Amino acid sequence: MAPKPRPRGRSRKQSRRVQGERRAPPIPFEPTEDEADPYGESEQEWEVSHIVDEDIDSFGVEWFEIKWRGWRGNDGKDTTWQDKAIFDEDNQHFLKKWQKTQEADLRKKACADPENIKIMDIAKEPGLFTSLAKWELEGGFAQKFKNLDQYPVDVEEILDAFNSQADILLTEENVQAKRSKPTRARSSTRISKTAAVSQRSSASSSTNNIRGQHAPTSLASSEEEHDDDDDDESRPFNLPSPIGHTAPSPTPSIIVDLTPRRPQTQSSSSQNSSRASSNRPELHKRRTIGPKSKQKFIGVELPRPSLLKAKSAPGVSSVSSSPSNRSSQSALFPSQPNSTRATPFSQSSSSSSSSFPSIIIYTLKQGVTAQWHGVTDAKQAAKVSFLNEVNYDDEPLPPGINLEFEYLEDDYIFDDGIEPPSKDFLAGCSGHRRCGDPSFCDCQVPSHVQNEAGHQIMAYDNEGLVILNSFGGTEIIVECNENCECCADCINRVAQKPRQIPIVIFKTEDHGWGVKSPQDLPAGKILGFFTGKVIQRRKAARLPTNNFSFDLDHQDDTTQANLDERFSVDASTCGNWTRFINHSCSPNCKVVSVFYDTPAESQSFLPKLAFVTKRAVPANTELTIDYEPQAQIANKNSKKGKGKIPDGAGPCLCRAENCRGYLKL
Ligand SMILES: C[S@@+](CC[C@H](N)C(=O)[O-])C[C@H]1O[C@@H](n2cnc3c(N)ncnc32)[C@H](O)[C@@H]1O
Repeated sequence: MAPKPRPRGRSRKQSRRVQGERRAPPIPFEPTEDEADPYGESEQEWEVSHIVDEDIDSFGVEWFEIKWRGWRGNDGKDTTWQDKAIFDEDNQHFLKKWQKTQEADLRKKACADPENIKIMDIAKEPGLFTSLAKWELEGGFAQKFKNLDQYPVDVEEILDAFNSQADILLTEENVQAKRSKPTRARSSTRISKTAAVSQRSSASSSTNNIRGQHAPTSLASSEEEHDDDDDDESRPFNLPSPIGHTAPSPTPSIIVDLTPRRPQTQSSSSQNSSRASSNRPELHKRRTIGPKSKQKFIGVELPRPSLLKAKSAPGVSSVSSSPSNRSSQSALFPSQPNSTRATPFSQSSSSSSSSFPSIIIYTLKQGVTAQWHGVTDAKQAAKVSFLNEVNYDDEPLPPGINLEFEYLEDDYIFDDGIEPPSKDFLAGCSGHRRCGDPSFCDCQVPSHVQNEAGHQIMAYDNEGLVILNSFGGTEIIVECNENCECCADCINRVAQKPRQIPIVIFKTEDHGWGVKSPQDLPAGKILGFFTGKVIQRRKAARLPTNNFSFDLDHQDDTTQANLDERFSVDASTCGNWTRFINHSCSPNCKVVSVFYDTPAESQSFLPKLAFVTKRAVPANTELTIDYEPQAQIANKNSKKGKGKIPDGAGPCLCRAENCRGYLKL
């Protein structure tokens, strides 16, 4: 059996656990020594030749593919994947060299493709930095664990830890600005949490990395350290400022000479958590920004999804092509979030104790995703991400989606000359805390939701799901509003709450980009609102393409009188994921008008358009609506209609049994 390569200058003794370190609990399927080390117990050591590749696992642990001098495994490969701890004092130079090359490579790429790869000064865009950091980690998860809830990992917890660490690397000014904000108490618990994670991590990495046995993640074991965290912890991270409006200049700029910062030592906030701070030298070190710290150029580029797809099957990491400590178990139960990995900027972390990154190089997809996450986070809404498994290289993002496109989670913006309606005219209900009976709610007067017996009922059941087939007449839901006296958890406030369903905008095989959710959805679930710019119907009629516009009523009346009073929403330059919802002749969703911030009875009909599931939708099923619901009844099963594409329509590719054969464009 070939000996397992070990770096020279590092004895096995050194790689074992040191006194005082905490041992991570065993994983359920911990491999035996033999399984974990198929190359035997030989003490022979081999020299590192160079680093071949780099990767980050779903817990943010950095891995390096090492080429060994004079070693070849049984499978003919001459590389193994090792975690970063393999680089001790003697072989740090390999890492440094690798980082330098990577950095230069990224710069070259950015210069060659300025449209898609940007360089920016993260000191000026801390929000983007934090979002990118988060996104990268989540991206890792998404790639490896397609169905997150099937796996014993707590994404929020990891993200929390990660957020804290990203925080640490903000510039002094930003850290100060953040401290002066009321989120301070929260950030202190986050930092203490990070400390706990870091500590576990460092204990385990020094124990395990050379031996080839991953210790378990065992996030559950961290409860002991986290039990003082408040409920707030599970909420999305509050960015310093949403970044939706701060798109960097399209021309890449590199800022070389930033002023050195004064020493930035352990924050008072982390001192608040004495338990965690008593034994975390690692964290102290990272929080120290030296007076003469040199700004570093740091780059990050994620492996392309297509690459990851080839490498990893859901739930099982196959990133390692070589015998190493990267067993499939370690992918499901990887080792702890790595304390040495303070940021996604892997190139910096080995020597980042006295510096922090100031420049980030990112792809357009990273930038846009970060921007959108900045907005969804600020709205406490679930994530929206992009996935192209069809032709990623040609189309990493949908056409028209770039840093100039403004993501609007649930708001409209209003075209010049259109006044948002005043909330003063909203009728509110009073005299009760919870709304259950519409006859007591003044706000329900315009609602037509009724039961089979024709009695008016509230639109939602106790689970917050729309009671389907209950609309007598126009499909509108009137929710309680800010003038109502009922409480915030009144059952008649559903659509107005932050979106709970994570969304993936994905490239379909043959009808452009579409939308799906990684979660199973029940029937009657409100998914989110169509957003964009409210324009007059008259203007909408003149749009070059109405692909991305939606009329704010269910009428196709285009008479002159009507045009001035009616509005449409144009999502061509601003909007959200709903603009990608495709048509199906047998749709699983429909659109319902919801009123809660504008009067339902005003002249100007300005509801929010909510997408609602019509039936239970399994995870990862494309979400669709009928672009022309009226036609459904007229053309039902009409074989005659099939094959004929009316003027102004295009061929429908929905593949539904009852497909009409065309869709109105
Ligand atoms: C609102 S957009 C939906 C997102 C669009 N697929 C994209 O990639 O941007 C509407 C356009 O999507 C395409 N589309 C939607 N549903 C379709 C279907 N069932 N068959 C063919 N094309 C469809 C048509 O080009 C239509 O004009």
